[in-house]
Amino acid sequence: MLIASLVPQYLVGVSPKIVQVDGAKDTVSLKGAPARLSSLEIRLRMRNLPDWTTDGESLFYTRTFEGFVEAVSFVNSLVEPAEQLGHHPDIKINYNQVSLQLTTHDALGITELDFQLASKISQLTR
Ligand SMILES: C[C@H](O)[C@H](O)[C@H]1CNC2=NC(N)=NC(=O)C2=N1
Repeated sequence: MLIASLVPQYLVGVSPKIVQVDGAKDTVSLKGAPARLSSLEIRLRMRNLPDWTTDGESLFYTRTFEGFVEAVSFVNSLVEPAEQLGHHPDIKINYNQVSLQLTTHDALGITELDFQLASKISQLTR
């Protein structure tokens, strides 16, 4: 039985049937989600994503365009890779600037899916 204080607030009360605890890695995630990556695995993978940053929980990306039309057009181009992977960025548009945040909500952290989608996004034509 997990001591309530050890479980993140947002998981307190969530059915233990779907909460997965990894004592060795001291992590908590939702069952069936892809495995969260360790901070070392994240650091190593970030080397292949020079135009992304991370806070350990999400990946971040910002791109500035000529204007609003080009910014929205870029956001539309995210649909295909996101739907193909079944994985979706959080998106903010400020006029001609698009900011993306990637995390695996089901795993409560960063997984391989985040890096796969980030890589595809970085390759989208400028
Ligand atoms: C059922 C559906 O595939 C899941 O809810 C997907 C949808 N897109 C997703 N996108 C992201 N970023 N994280 C998820 O956990 C996630 N889950």
